[in-house]
Amino acid sequence: MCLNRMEMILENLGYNKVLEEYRKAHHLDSFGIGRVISQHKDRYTVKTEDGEFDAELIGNLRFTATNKNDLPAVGDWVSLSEYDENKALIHAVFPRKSTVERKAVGKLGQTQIIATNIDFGLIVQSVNRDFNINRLERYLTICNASKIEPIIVLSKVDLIENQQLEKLMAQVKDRVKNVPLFAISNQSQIGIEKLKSKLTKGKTYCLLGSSGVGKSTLINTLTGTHFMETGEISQSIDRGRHITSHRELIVFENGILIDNPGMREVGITHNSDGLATTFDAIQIMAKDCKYSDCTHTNEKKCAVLDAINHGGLDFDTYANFIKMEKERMHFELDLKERKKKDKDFGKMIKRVQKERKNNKY
Ligand SMILES: Nc1nc2c(ncn2[C@@H]2O[C@H](COP(=O)(O)OP(=O)(O)OP(=O)(O)O)[C@@H](O)[C@H]2O)c(=O)[nH]1
Ligand SMILES: [Zn+2]
Repeated sequence: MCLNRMEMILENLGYNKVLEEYRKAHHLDSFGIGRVISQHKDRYTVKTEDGEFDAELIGNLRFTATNKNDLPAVGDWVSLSEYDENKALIHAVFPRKSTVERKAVGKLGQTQIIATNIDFGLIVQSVNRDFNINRLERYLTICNASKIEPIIVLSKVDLIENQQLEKLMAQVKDRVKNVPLFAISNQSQIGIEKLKSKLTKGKTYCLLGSSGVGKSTLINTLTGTHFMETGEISQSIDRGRHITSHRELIVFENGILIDNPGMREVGITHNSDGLATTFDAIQIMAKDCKYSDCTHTNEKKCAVLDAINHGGLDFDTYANFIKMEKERMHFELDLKERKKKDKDFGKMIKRVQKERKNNKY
Protein backbone atom coordinates (compact mmCIF):
# COMPACT_ATOMS: atom_id res chain seq x y z
CA MET A 1 0.00 0.00 0.00
CA CYS A 2 1.32 3.40 -0.93
CA LEU A 3 0.73 6.02 1.70
CA ASN A 4 0.63 9.72 1.07
CA ARG A 5 2.35 12.17 3.36
CA MET A 6 -0.76 12.94 5.36
CA GLU A 7 -1.45 9.30 6.06
CA MET A 8 2.15 8.71 7.13
CA ILE A 9 2.11 11.50 9.67
CA LEU A 10 -1.29 10.54 10.97
CA GLU A 11 -0.34 6.86 11.19
CA ASN A 12 2.59 7.73 13.40
CA LEU A 13 0.05 9.50 15.56
CA GLY A 14 -2.02 6.32 15.72
CA TYR A 15 -4.46 6.90 12.86
CA ASN A 16 -5.83 3.70 11.31
CA LYS A 17 -8.29 2.16 8.86
CA VAL A 18 -11.15 1.97 11.34
CA LEU A 19 -10.96 5.72 11.93
CA GLU A 20 -10.67 6.42 8.21
CA GLU A 21 -13.75 4.31 7.51
CA TYR A 22 -15.67 6.15 10.20
CA ARG A 23 -14.59 9.45 8.71
CA LYS A 24 -15.88 8.46 5.29
CA ALA A 25 -19.11 6.92 6.56
CA HIS A 26 -19.93 10.06 8.54
CA HIS A 27 -19.04 12.49 5.75
CA LEU A 28 -16.32 14.16 7.73
CA ASP A 29 -13.97 14.31 4.72
CA SER A 30 -14.31 18.06 4.38
CA PHE A 31 -12.83 18.60 7.83
CA GLY A 32 -9.25 18.19 8.92
CA ILE A 33 -8.31 15.42 11.30
CA GLY A 34 -6.16 15.49 14.39
CA ARG A 35 -5.49 14.02 17.80
CA VAL A 36 -5.97 15.80 21.11
CA ILE A 37 -2.58 15.92 22.80
CA SER A 38 -3.42 18.07 25.77
CA GLN A 39 -6.36 19.71 27.44
CA HIS A 40 -6.70 22.72 29.68
CA LYS A 41 -10.30 23.17 30.76
CA ASP A 42 -12.23 23.72 27.51
CA ARG A 43 -9.20 24.40 25.33
CA TYR A 44 -7.46 21.63 23.48
CA THR A 45 -4.17 21.25 21.70
CA VAL A 46 -4.76 19.14 18.61
CA LYS A 47 -1.92 17.68 16.55
CA THR A 48 -2.50 17.35 12.81
CA GLU A 49 -0.40 16.79 9.71
CA ASP A 50 0.02 20.57 9.56
CA GLY A 51 1.21 21.03 13.12
CA GLU A 52 -0.47 21.85 16.39
CA PHE A 53 -3.68 23.82 16.78
CA ASP A 54 -5.24 25.57 19.70
CA ALA A 55 -8.80 24.33 19.43
CA GLU A 56 -12.22 24.87 20.96
CA LEU A 57 -15.50 23.03 20.54
CA ILE A 58 -18.21 24.29 18.23
CA GLY A 59 -21.23 25.25 20.33
CA ASN A 60 -23.35 22.46 18.99
CA LEU A 61 -20.95 19.80 20.23
CA ARG A 62 -20.90 21.30 23.69
CA PHE A 63 -24.68 21.52 23.94
CA THR A 64 -25.46 18.06 22.61
CA ALA A 65 -23.03 16.32 24.97
CA THR A 66 -25.20 14.52 27.51
CA ASN A 67 -22.25 13.71 29.71
CA LYS A 68 -18.92 15.32 30.38
CA ASN A 69 -17.27 12.17 29.09
CA ASP A 70 -18.74 12.79 25.60
CA LEU A 71 -16.45 15.81 25.26
CA PRO A 72 -12.94 15.38 23.87
CA ALA A 73 -10.19 14.03 26.11
CA VAL A 74 -6.46 13.53 25.65
CA GLY A 75 -5.99 10.81 23.04
CA ASP A 76 -9.20 11.50 21.11
CA TRP A 77 -9.38 11.81 17.34
CA VAL A 78 -11.38 14.83 16.24
CA SER A 79 -12.61 16.54 13.09
CA LEU A 80 -11.58 20.16 12.98
CA SER A 81 -11.54 23.27 10.82
CA GLU A 82 -8.95 26.00 10.91
CA TYR A 83 -10.32 29.52 11.38
CA ASP A 84 -7.18 31.48 12.08
CA GLU A 85 -3.48 30.80 12.18
CA ASN A 86 -3.02 27.79 14.50
CA LYS A 87 -6.60 28.15 15.72
CA ALA A 88 -9.28 25.61 15.02
CA LEU A 89 -12.77 24.48 15.90
CA ILE A 90 -13.56 20.89 16.83
CA HIS A 91 -16.67 19.59 15.07
CA ALA A 92 -16.80 15.93 16.03
CA VAL A 93 -15.17 13.35 18.28
CA PHE A 94 -14.47 9.93 16.78
CA PRO A 95 -15.58 6.80 18.63
CA ARG A 96 -13.00 5.59 21.14
CA LYS A 97 -11.18 2.30 20.96
CA SER A 98 -10.53 2.39 24.68
CA THR A 99 -10.69 4.76 27.62
CA VAL A 100 -8.79 4.89 30.89
CA GLU A 101 -11.06 6.20 33.60
CA ARG A 102 -10.90 6.77 37.29
CA LYS A 103 -13.46 7.58 39.92
CA ALA A 104 -14.20 11.29 39.84
CA VAL A 105 -12.96 12.79 43.09
CA GLY A 106 -15.82 13.67 45.42
CA LYS A 107 -18.52 12.79 42.89
CA LEU A 108 -20.78 9.92 43.66
CA GLY A 109 -20.61 7.08 41.14
CA GLN A 110 -19.04 9.21 38.45
CA THR A 111 -15.98 8.58 36.36
CA GLN A 112 -13.50 10.90 34.79
CA ILE A 113 -11.62 10.08 31.62
CA ILE A 114 -7.85 10.14 31.93
CA ALA A 115 -7.00 9.28 28.33
CA THR A 116 -8.51 7.56 25.29
CA ASN A 117 -7.50 5.34 22.38
CA ILE A 118 -4.78 3.60 24.34
CA ASP A 119 -3.29 0.33 23.11
CA PHE A 120 -1.03 -0.51 26.04
CA GLY A 121 -0.76 0.45 29.69
CA LEU A 122 2.80 0.79 30.97
CA ILE A 123 2.33 0.07 34.66
CA VAL A 124 5.33 1.61 36.39
CA GLN A 125 6.22 0.58 39.92
CA SER A 126 9.50 1.44 41.57
CA VAL A 127 11.39 -1.34 43.31
CA ASN A 128 12.02 0.64 46.47
CA ARG A 129 9.16 2.09 48.49
CA ASP A 130 6.42 1.70 45.92
CA PHE A 131 6.71 -2.04 45.29
CA ASN A 132 3.39 -3.66 46.10
CA ILE A 133 1.86 -6.58 44.23
CA ASN A 134 -1.67 -5.79 45.39
CA ARG A 135 -1.39 -2.39 43.80
CA LEU A 136 0.03 -3.99 40.68
CA GLU A 137 -3.07 -6.17 40.45
CA ARG A 138 -5.16 -3.04 40.89
CA TYR A 139 -3.56 -1.42 37.85
CA LEU A 140 -3.88 -4.68 35.91
CA THR A 141 -7.58 -4.62 36.71
CA ILE A 142 -7.86 -1.09 35.37
CA CYS A 143 -6.11 -2.16 32.16
CA ASN A 144 -8.30 -5.19 31.73
CA ALA A 145 -11.44 -3.19 32.44
CA SER A 146 -10.33 -0.63 29.86
CA LYS A 147 -9.42 -3.19 27.18
CA ILE A 148 -5.80 -2.11 27.28
CA GLU A 149 -2.91 -4.54 27.17
CA PRO A 150 -0.79 -4.28 30.29
CA ILE A 151 3.01 -4.17 30.42
CA ILE A 152 4.72 -4.07 33.82
CA VAL A 153 7.79 -1.88 34.29
CA LEU A 154 9.75 -2.13 37.53
CA SER A 155 11.68 1.12 37.84
CA LYS A 156 14.65 2.51 39.79
CA VAL A 157 16.42 -0.85 39.83
CA ASP A 158 19.70 1.04 40.43
CA LEU A 159 18.55 1.38 44.03
CA ILE A 160 18.70 -2.33 44.85
CA GLU A 161 21.07 -5.26 44.47
CA ASN A 162 20.65 -7.65 41.56
CA GLN A 163 19.80 -10.49 43.87
CA GLN A 164 16.99 -8.53 45.45
CA LEU A 165 15.67 -7.56 42.01
CA GLU A 166 15.58 -11.20 40.97
CA LYS A 167 13.56 -11.98 44.08
CA LEU A 168 11.04 -9.23 43.32
CA MET A 169 10.74 -10.32 39.69
CA ALA A 170 10.09 -13.88 40.80
CA GLN A 171 7.38 -12.64 43.18
CA VAL A 172 5.65 -10.74 40.39
CA LYS A 173 5.86 -13.68 37.96
CA ASP A 174 4.44 -15.93 40.62
CA ARG A 175 1.30 -13.86 41.07
CA VAL A 176 0.89 -12.24 37.67
CA LYS A 177 0.89 -14.54 34.66
CA ASN A 178 1.17 -13.70 30.98
CA VAL A 179 2.00 -10.03 31.34
CA PRO A 180 5.31 -8.76 29.91
CA LEU A 181 7.67 -7.65 32.66
CA PHE A 182 10.59 -5.21 32.34
CA ALA A 183 13.11 -3.90 34.85
CA ILE A 184 14.60 -0.49 34.14
CA SER A 185 16.59 2.36 35.58
CA ASN A 186 16.49 5.89 34.24
CA GLN A 187 19.66 6.50 36.14
CA SER A 188 21.88 3.66 34.88
CA GLN A 189 19.86 3.15 31.65
CA ILE A 190 19.61 -0.56 32.40
CA GLY A 191 16.73 -2.19 30.52
CA ILE A 192 15.82 0.96 28.58
CA GLU A 193 16.79 -0.36 25.14
CA LYS A 194 14.99 -3.62 25.81
CA LEU A 195 11.81 -1.82 26.76
CA LYS A 196 12.13 0.56 23.83
CA SER A 197 12.43 -2.32 21.38
CA LYS A 198 9.14 -3.69 22.69
CA LEU A 199 7.31 -0.46 21.79
CA THR A 200 5.85 0.04 18.31
CA LYS A 201 5.41 3.09 16.13
CA GLY A 202 1.80 4.20 15.87
CA LYS A 203 0.75 2.44 19.09
CA THR A 204 -0.33 4.44 22.11
CA TYR A 205 1.10 3.73 25.55
CA CYS A 206 -0.35 5.24 28.70
CA LEU A 207 1.94 5.41 31.72
CA LEU A 208 0.20 4.34 34.90
CA GLY A 209 1.58 4.31 38.40
CA SER A 210 1.93 6.17 41.66
CA SER A 211 3.42 9.60 41.95
CA GLY A 212 7.21 9.62 42.07
CA VAL A 213 7.90 6.21 40.52
CA GLY A 214 9.70 7.84 37.58
CA LYS A 215 7.05 7.97 34.83
CA SER A 216 7.98 11.42 33.55
CA THR A 217 11.68 10.61 33.76
CA LEU A 218 11.03 7.40 31.80
CA ILE A 219 9.34 9.41 29.04
CA ASN A 220 12.39 11.64 28.90
CA THR A 221 14.71 8.64 28.84
CA LEU A 222 12.77 6.86 26.11
CA THR A 223 12.41 9.89 23.90
CA GLY A 224 15.86 11.25 24.67
CA THR A 225 14.38 14.67 25.34
CA HIS A 226 13.07 16.81 28.13
CA PHE A 227 9.41 16.86 27.30
CA MET A 228 8.41 16.24 30.86
CA GLU A 229 9.35 18.25 33.89
CA THR A 230 10.27 15.70 36.50
CA GLY A 231 9.76 15.64 40.22
CA GLU A 232 13.20 16.80 41.24
CA ILE A 233 13.27 19.94 39.15
CA SER A 234 9.80 21.18 39.80
CA GLN A 235 9.18 20.18 43.41
CA SER A 236 9.30 23.78 44.56
CA ILE A 237 6.60 24.82 42.10
CA ASP A 238 3.18 23.51 42.93
CA ARG A 239 4.27 20.00 43.88
CA GLY A 240 5.75 19.23 40.53
CA ARG A 241 3.12 19.44 37.86
CA HIS A 242 2.12 21.15 34.70
CA ILE A 243 4.78 23.43 33.51
CA THR A 244 3.85 25.24 30.27
CA SER A 245 6.03 23.19 27.92
CA HIS A 246 4.25 20.11 29.15
CA ARG A 247 2.56 17.85 26.60
CA GLU A 248 0.39 15.05 27.74
CA LEU A 249 0.66 13.02 24.54
CA ILE A 250 4.12 12.62 23.05
CA VAL A 251 4.95 11.12 19.66
CA PHE A 252 8.38 9.56 19.24
CA GLU A 253 9.96 7.07 16.89
CA ASN A 254 8.80 4.02 18.87
CA GLY A 255 5.24 5.02 19.56
CA ILE A 256 3.05 7.49 21.35
CA LEU A 257 3.36 8.05 25.08
CA ILE A 258 0.78 9.53 27.40
CA ASP A 259 1.88 10.57 30.84
CA ASN A 260 -0.60 10.43 33.57
CA PRO A 261 -0.14 13.19 36.04
CA GLY A 262 -3.55 12.73 37.64
CA MET A 263 -3.09 9.19 38.87
CA ARG A 264 -2.96 9.84 42.58
CA GLU A 265 -5.39 7.25 43.68
CA VAL A 266 -6.72 4.42 41.60
CA GLY A 267 -10.21 3.26 42.27
CA ILE A 268 -12.10 0.33 40.87
CA THR A 269 -15.20 1.33 38.96
CA HIS A 270 -18.22 -0.68 37.92
CA ASN A 271 -16.70 -2.80 35.17
CA SER A 272 -16.54 -6.31 36.59
CA ASP A 273 -14.85 -7.81 33.53
CA GLY A 274 -11.64 -6.15 34.62
CA LEU A 275 -11.60 -8.00 37.92
CA ALA A 276 -12.53 -11.26 36.26
CA THR A 277 -9.67 -11.04 33.79
CA THR A 278 -7.09 -10.08 36.37
CA PHE A 279 -8.18 -12.82 38.70
CA ASP A 280 -9.10 -15.37 36.09
CA ALA A 281 -7.84 -18.25 38.23
CA ILE A 282 -10.46 -17.32 40.84
CA GLN A 283 -13.10 -16.90 38.16
CA ILE A 284 -12.46 -20.38 36.80
CA MET A 285 -12.60 -21.90 40.27
CA ALA A 286 -15.82 -20.00 41.00
CA LYS A 287 -17.60 -22.01 38.32
CA ASP A 288 -17.49 -24.93 40.78
CA CYS A 289 -19.06 -23.01 43.66
CA LYS A 290 -22.42 -24.40 44.72
CA TYR A 291 -24.22 -21.07 44.34
CA SER A 292 -23.96 -19.09 41.16
CA ASP A 293 -24.03 -15.82 43.12
CA CYS A 294 -21.45 -17.07 45.62
CA THR A 295 -19.51 -14.21 47.22
CA HIS A 296 -16.66 -16.59 48.18
CA THR A 297 -16.60 -15.25 51.70
CA ASN A 298 -18.69 -17.51 53.93
CA GLU A 299 -20.65 -19.91 51.72
CA LYS A 300 -20.54 -23.64 52.15
CA LYS A 301 -19.21 -25.59 49.18
CA CYS A 302 -17.42 -22.55 47.87
CA ALA A 303 -14.72 -23.75 45.45
CA VAL A 304 -12.63 -20.63 46.03
CA LEU A 305 -12.52 -21.04 49.82
CA ASP A 306 -11.79 -24.74 49.33
CA ALA A 307 -8.86 -23.87 47.10
CA ILE A 308 -7.40 -21.61 49.79
CA ASN A 309 -7.73 -24.33 52.40
CA HIS A 310 -6.02 -26.85 50.15
CA GLY A 311 -3.23 -24.58 48.99
CA GLY A 312 -4.61 -24.19 45.47
CA LEU A 313 -4.96 -20.44 45.79
CA ASP A 314 -2.67 -17.83 47.24
CA PHE A 315 -4.35 -16.12 50.19
CA ASP A 316 -2.96 -12.67 49.31
CA THR A 317 -4.39 -12.85 45.80
CA TYR A 318 -7.74 -13.87 47.27
CA ALA A 319 -7.73 -11.07 49.85
CA ASN A 320 -6.89 -8.49 47.19
CA PHE A 321 -9.68 -9.82 44.98
CA ILE A 322 -12.26 -9.58 47.76
CA LYS A 323 -11.14 -6.06 48.62
CA MET A 324 -11.48 -4.85 45.04
CA GLU A 325 -14.74 -6.71 44.55
CA LYS A 326 -16.14 -4.81 47.56
CA GLU A 327 -14.99 -1.53 46.05
CA ARG A 328 -16.65 -2.40 42.80
CA MET A 329 -19.91 -3.15 44.63
CA HIS A 330 -19.70 0.17 46.46
CA PHE A 331 -19.17 1.97 43.20
CA GLU A 332 -22.16 0.21 41.71
CA LEU A 333 -24.32 1.25 44.66
CA ASP A 334 -23.14 4.86 44.29
CA LEU A 335 -24.01 4.69 40.62
CA LYS A 336 -27.52 3.42 41.36
CA GLU A 337 -28.04 6.10 43.94
CA ARG A 338 -26.95 8.81 41.55
CA LYS A 339 -29.22 7.49 38.81
CA LYS A 340 -32.13 7.52 41.24
CA LYS A 341 -31.33 11.08 42.26
CA ASP A 342 -31.19 12.14 38.60
CA LYS A 343 -34.54 10.46 38.01
CA ASP A 344 -36.14 12.13 41.03
CA PHE A 345 -34.77 15.43 39.86
CA GLY A 346 -36.21 14.87 36.37
CA LYS A 347 -39.63 14.08 37.90
CA MET A 348 -39.48 17.20 40.01
CA ILE A 349 -38.72 19.36 36.96
CA LYS A 350 -41.62 17.81 35.05
CA ARG A 351 -43.96 18.41 37.95
CA VAL A 352 -42.94 22.06 38.21
CA GLN A 353 -43.34 22.52 34.46
CA LYS A 354 -46.79 21.00 34.58
CA GLU A 355 -47.81 23.15 37.50
CA ARG A 356 -46.60 26.24 35.71
CA LYS A 357 -48.57 25.27 32.64
CA ASN A 358 -51.71 24.62 34.69
CA ASN A 359 -51.36 28.00 36.36
CA LYS A 360 -51.28 29.82 33.06
CA TYR A 361 -54.47 31.38 31.85
N1 LIG B 1 17.37 6.40 41.64
C1 LIG B 1 16.54 6.67 40.65
N2 LIG B 1 15.72 7.75 40.71
C2 LIG B 1 14.88 7.99 39.69
C3 LIG B 1 14.82 7.15 38.56
N3 LIG B 1 13.87 7.63 37.72
C4 LIG B 1 13.38 8.73 38.30
N4 LIG B 1 13.98 8.97 39.50
C5 LIG B 1 13.69 10.07 40.43
O1 LIG B 1 12.42 9.89 41.02
C6 LIG B 1 11.76 11.15 41.23
C7 LIG B 1 10.38 11.15 40.62
O2 LIG B 1 10.48 11.00 39.22
P1 LIG B 1 9.31 11.46 38.22
O3 LIG B 1 9.73 11.02 36.86
O4 LIG B 1 8.97 12.88 38.41
O5 LIG B 1 8.12 10.58 38.75
P2 LIG B 1 6.63 10.48 38.20
O6 LIG B 1 6.22 9.06 38.27
O7 LIG B 1 6.51 11.14 36.87
O8 LIG B 1 5.84 11.30 39.28
P3 LIG B 1 4.44 12.12 39.09
O9 LIG B 1 4.66 13.09 37.97
O10 LIG B 1 4.26 12.77 40.42
O11 LIG B 1 3.36 11.10 38.80
C8 LIG B 1 12.69 12.20 40.65
O12 LIG B 1 13.42 12.76 41.70
C9 LIG B 1 13.59 11.40 39.71
O13 LIG B 1 14.86 12.00 39.56
C10 LIG B 1 15.71 6.00 38.51
O14 LIG B 1 15.74 5.21 37.57
N5 LIG B 1 16.53 5.82 39.58
ZN1 LIG C 1 -17.51 -19.33 46.06
